[in-house]
Amino acid sequence: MKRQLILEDGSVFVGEGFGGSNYQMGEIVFNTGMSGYQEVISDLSYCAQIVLMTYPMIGNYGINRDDFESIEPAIFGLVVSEYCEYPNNWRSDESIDTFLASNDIPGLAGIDTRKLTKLIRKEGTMKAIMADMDVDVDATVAMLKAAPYPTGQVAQVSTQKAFQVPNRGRRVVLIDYGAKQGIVRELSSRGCDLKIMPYTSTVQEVMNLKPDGIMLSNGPGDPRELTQAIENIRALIGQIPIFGICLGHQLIALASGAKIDKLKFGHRGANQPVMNLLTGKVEITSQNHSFSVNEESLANTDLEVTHRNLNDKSVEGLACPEKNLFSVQYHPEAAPGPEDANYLFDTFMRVMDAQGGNK
Ligand SMILES: NC(=O)CC[C@H](N)C(=O)O
Repeated sequence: MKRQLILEDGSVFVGEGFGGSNYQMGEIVFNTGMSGYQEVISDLSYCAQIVLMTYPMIGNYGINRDDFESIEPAIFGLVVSEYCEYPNNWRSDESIDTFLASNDIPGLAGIDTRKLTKLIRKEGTMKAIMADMDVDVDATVAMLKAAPYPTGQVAQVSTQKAFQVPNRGRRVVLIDYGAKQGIVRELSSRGCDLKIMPYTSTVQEVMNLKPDGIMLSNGPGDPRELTQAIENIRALIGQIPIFGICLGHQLIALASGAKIDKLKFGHRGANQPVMNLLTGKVEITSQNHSFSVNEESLANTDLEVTHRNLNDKSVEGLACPEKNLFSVQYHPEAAPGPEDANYLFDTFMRVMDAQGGNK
């Protein structure tokens, strides 16, 4: 069955449809990972985005039980050059086609993904929607142009109720803006007793749990929308050790008085080089973000830059050691790529322990 992808600038890409058919307008973005498509599909930070995979074949090792980053994927669509109908791997349970179909997420295959990537690199990310072949393209382009970017994604993906992942170690509150399972896995494997809380949790609700540390998760959308969360974080900074990842990092920056800008087409993939400015070491990192910290605006804050992206020199890490506060823009928990950045979870343990954390 033929299907098309229509972009805000009037471009149309016709290919073969697979997966589901719940067409929703989203931001078209590209990811350069050679593997890790299951983690991408199920990463809640992609809520309201249609993801183009630049690697030419996707789905060859199927979908398995172990690699999900969330229970219910929130991605609005997947665009690939070729998808593999018959995956071959001992862990594979099903194909991406059947997985996307059972979650009603539309897929599009057989388009020139390199051409589309170049277009996004040139024009920046834009609004897009998949559609059946009989849809009125001009009317769809007009609709895309007129529509605002999706908002309110964190409210859609954050847990409604607090819940526990018990353990015997340090007590950590994980504020869930759309947290990846990888963060839960890394904290649990270090013995942390986790309380996973909705993004609407108040300062009092967090403090009542007497946590040793607070983890601010990744999450979808524009961090500047989350005004109440930013205020809460401002009140928590300095009281308890805080570690932020991706959206959590951006919220720490906003709570500290810095500004956030939107990148032209973001960083998404598993091979982004980042320099740790404290050690001079380079880490190969997994990334998925559209927004980034405005470096000049850090002059008004007590945050120092600890990590920098070596491709575009953007800010990748921040810290205020006196306040036991640190954060990174990339994903130290990520499983699809190298694990160079995993040490940051050990740093978090050390910071909590130095404050007398409950080991
Ligand atoms: N993975 C994330 O947490 C992404 C953060 C934010 N939504 C961005 O796109 O920049």
